[in-house]
Amino acid sequence: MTEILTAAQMRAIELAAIESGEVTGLELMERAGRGVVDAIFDAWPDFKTARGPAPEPPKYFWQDEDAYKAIVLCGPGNNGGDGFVVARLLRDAGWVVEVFLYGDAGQLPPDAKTNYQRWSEIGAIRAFADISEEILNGASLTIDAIFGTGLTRPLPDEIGNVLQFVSVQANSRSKVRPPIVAVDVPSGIDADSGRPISHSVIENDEGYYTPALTVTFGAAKVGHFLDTCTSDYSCNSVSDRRGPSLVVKPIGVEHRIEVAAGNSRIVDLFEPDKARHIDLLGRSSVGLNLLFLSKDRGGHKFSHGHALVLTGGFGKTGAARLAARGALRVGAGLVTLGVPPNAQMEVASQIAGLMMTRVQGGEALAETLTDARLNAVCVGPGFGHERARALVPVVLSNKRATVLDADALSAFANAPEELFETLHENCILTPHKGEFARLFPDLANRLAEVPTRGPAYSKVDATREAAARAGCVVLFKGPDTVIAAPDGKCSINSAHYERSAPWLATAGSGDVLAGFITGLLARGFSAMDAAETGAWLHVECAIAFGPGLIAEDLPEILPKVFCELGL
Ligand SMILES: NC(=O)C1=CN([C@@H]2O[C@H](COP(=O)(O)OP(=O)(O)OC[C@H]3O[C@@H](n4cnc5c(N)ncnc54)[C@H](O)[C@@H]3O)[C@@H](O)[C@H]2O)[C@@H](O)CC1
Ligand SMILES: [K+]
Repeated sequence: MTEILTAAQMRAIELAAIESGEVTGLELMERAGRGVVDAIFDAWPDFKTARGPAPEPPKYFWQDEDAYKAIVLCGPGNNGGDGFVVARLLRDAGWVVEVFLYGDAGQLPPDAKTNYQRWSEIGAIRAFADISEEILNGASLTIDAIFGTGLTRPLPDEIGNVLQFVSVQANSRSKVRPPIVAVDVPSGIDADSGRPISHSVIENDEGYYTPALTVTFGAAKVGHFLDTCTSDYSCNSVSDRRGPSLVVKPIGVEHRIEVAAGNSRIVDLFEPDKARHIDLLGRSSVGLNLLFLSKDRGGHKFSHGHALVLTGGFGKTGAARLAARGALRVGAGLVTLGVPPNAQMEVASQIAGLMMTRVQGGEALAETLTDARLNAVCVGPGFGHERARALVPVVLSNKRATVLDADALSAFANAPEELFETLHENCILTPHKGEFARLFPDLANRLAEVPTRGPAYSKVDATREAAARAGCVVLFKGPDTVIAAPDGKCSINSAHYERSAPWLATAGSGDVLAGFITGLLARGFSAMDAAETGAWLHVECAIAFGPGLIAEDLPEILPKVFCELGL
C-alpha cells in the first residue's frame, strides 16, 4: 500500500521541510518543475530530441515544424511558479515556449515571483485573453499550471473558458490537438475529493477534461483517485490503450511521508490524534495481507473455513452461484449454498465443487447456523427484498463474519437504522452508488451537491461516515472503490491509470467481489483485510484477463493471479 495525502498534509510536509532548513521553497519548486519535464520526456521519449525529426505518430505534431512548441498556462500561486520553471527548462531543452499568466504578476507569492522574473528575462508573458486557435496550432503540449493544491474557490470564467478551449481541442476526436500535462492536479479539481469546484464551464458533453499526463510531487493526492479526476475520457493520452497517466515525482520530502517502516506515517507526524491516513491499494500488493493467502501444507479443508452463501429463489440463483464460486477460488475450504426448496433443482444442476443445503425461512437458517464450522456468510446477491428482510436479522444475530451485498442492503432502504442496530464489527457492507444512497441518503445527497469550496466533501468522507454509522466496514464500490472501518481506517482500491480495468463494469462482477471477500473471511481474514484484499484481487483478475471479461471469468483467472503473486 502507498500512503496518499490531502492537500493540507502535503502543505504541512513542505512547510516542515522548509522550516527545518533542509531545503528552500525555491528549491522545491525547481525540483517540481524538473520532475514535470522529466516525466514529459519519459512519457514521450521523442520529445527529448528537441530538433529532431517529427515523431511517428503522434498525429498532433505538425511535420513542418523543426522545434517542439509548448503552451504554458500559469496561475496566480505556486502552481503557476512550477509552470515558469517548466517553461524555462523546456526552453533550455530547445523548445519554443509560449507563456500565459492569469492575474497580476505583482501578487505572485515570492518563489513563484522569482521564477516569473527568471522567465521574463528570456521570454514573453501574455494574458489568457490572447490564447487563440492560431497559437495552439503547431503546439506539441499544453502545460496546465493554473491551480494545484491551493484551489479553494470556483474557477473564474476567464480561466474556465481557456481550459475549455484547450481541453475541448485536446479531447476532441475530430481535431487532434496538443495533449495537456497537468502540474500536480488538473486545474479546477479539488485535490482532496477529485471533484470540480462549483459549476464548471470546462464540463462538456464528454465530462471534465482529462489530462494525458498528471505529474504530482512527493506523494499522490487523495483526489487523484476519486470522482472526476479518474474520468477515463482522453484522446491524446500517453498510451491510448491505457488512458491517462499519473506520475509521482520525488522532490526530496519523501522521508517525511514515510520516515521509516511502521508507525511513522504522516498521520503520526501531523494528526497524531486521528487515525486519518489513507492508503492506496495500487499496483503493488505490498502491505496487503497476501502472505495468508498461501495455504498451509498440513491443512485440510476445514482449516480454511466454511462459507455459506445464501441464494434467492427459482430463477434468481445465478448471482449467489457466482459469489460462491468466488469464495471457493479465493481459498475457502468449503462453500455451501443455502437454497430455498423451489430453487434446489436449478442450483443442483449447475454447481460443481460446491455443497448445497436447504434454507427456506428463518428457522431453517438458524438451524443451519448451529453448525459452528460455518464461519462466514454472504447474503444479498439475487436474494429478493422479502427474503432479505426475513433472513438478514437471523444471519446477523448469529454473529458470523458476514458480507451484506445487493438486496441485503436495498431491503432496508425504508429503515436503515434497523439494519445498523444489528450489524456487528465482523460485517462488511458492499454497496454500489445506488445502494449507498438507499442506506445513507443524507451522505449521498451531500456527495451529490455541487461543491462551492475546497476541500470538498469526498467519497472518502462519505464512506468513513457511513462506516462509523453502521459500526462495520463499508466498501463503497465504483471504479474508485473506497473502503473504510468505523475507526476511520481507510483505503482506496484504485482501478485507474496503470490499473485501469474498464471491463470490470459487467453484470455479476459485484457478486464475485462479495464472494471473494466472503471466502477471505472464511479463511480468517479480519473484515478490513478481507475487504481490501478481495477488492484488490478483483481488479487484478480483471487486468489479468483483459478485454472481453465477463463475471464468470473472474474466479477462473484467480489462480493465474495467485501464481504471479508467488503463492
Ligand atoms: N508549497 C511548496 O513549497 C511547493 C508547492 N508546489 C506547487 O504549489 C502548488 C500549491 O501552491 P499554492 O498553495 O500557491 O496554490 P495554487 O497555486 O494551487 O493556487 C493558490 C492561489 O490561487 C488562488 N485561488 C485559489 N482558488 C482560486 C480560484 N478559484 N480563482 C482564483 N484564484 C484562486 C489563491 O488565492 C492563491 O493565490 C502545488 O500544487 C504545487 O504545484 C511545488 O512547487 C512544490 C513546492
Ligand atoms: K494544475
